[in-house]
Amino acid sequence: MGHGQHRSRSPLFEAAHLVLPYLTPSELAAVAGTCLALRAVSRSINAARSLDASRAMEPSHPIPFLNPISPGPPPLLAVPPYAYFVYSPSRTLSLARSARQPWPSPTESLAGTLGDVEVRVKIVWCGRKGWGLFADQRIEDGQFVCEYAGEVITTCEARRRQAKYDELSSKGGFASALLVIREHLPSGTACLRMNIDATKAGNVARFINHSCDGGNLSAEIIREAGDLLPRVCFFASRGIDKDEELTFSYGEARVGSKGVLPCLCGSPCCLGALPSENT
Ligand SMILES: C[S@@+](CC[C@H](N)C(=O)[O-])C[C@H]1O[C@@H](n2cnc3c(N)ncnc32)[C@H](O)[C@@H]1O
Repeated sequence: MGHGQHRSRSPLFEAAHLVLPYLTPSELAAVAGTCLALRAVSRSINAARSLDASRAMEPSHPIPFLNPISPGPPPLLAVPPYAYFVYSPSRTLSLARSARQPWPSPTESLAGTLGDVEVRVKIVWCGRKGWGLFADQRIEDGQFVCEYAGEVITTCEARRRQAKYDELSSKGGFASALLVIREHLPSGTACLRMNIDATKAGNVARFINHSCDGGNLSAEIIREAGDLLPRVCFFASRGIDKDEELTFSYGEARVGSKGVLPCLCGSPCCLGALPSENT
């Protein structure tokens, strides 16, 4: 029996393969520094994470993390491939049985089903904006791209988390993904607020960056017959070419407000400030 085979059968090696995937990149790096066996396990976990963000949960294709800025195999800690992220694919939803409400702009109705991420996408490192979601194939106008999956939390919890996220973001190196949706009555009165936090659990939608020009995706609120809580789904708002970044508008920027992050969308109408939730 070779040395490698012996090591792969040791209880430490087997336990490490079960436990280490739950660690954050920095925790994994710390463990990797303790011995050669754990270093090998950490390397293989990092490599697997970089090859498929969905951990093989999107059946149609893997969703790779790509870093064109410093290409090559990902070093242990260089850019965190969302090690701690809990991936949750969307459940299939029938559009024929759903009420579809444009948010914020109206589009035509479609028939069909929404579910897994079926268009090929990839997660690309964009430097100061962090990671971004890109098309890895041509996407036609109106085509379903993905649902915004995440933890559905109370408004009280959303306020608590947003305050924590704002503090972490102001120090840099942290990207939150807390989406607040408000449904309004025709009178304009808000009737339902839903908070979806995809910061630590969700799907590829949490990598979609903001663009002040509205981007190339439209977000729609979809409610299946009998469901109280709506779901937020992204559709292409125009034809999108392979390798284009997928973006949408996060909302209205609170220009001049304290703690607002600079916007780097690069569009000609950029307001210079990232919209943030005024909880
Ligand atoms: C939903 S996440 C998007 C994915 C994120 N870039 C990442 O690396 O995880 C939202 C965060 O991305 C960053 N971001 C998104 N759009 C941006 C933009 N136009 N300019 C600068 N930062 C942006 C901000 O840090 C924001 O809080």
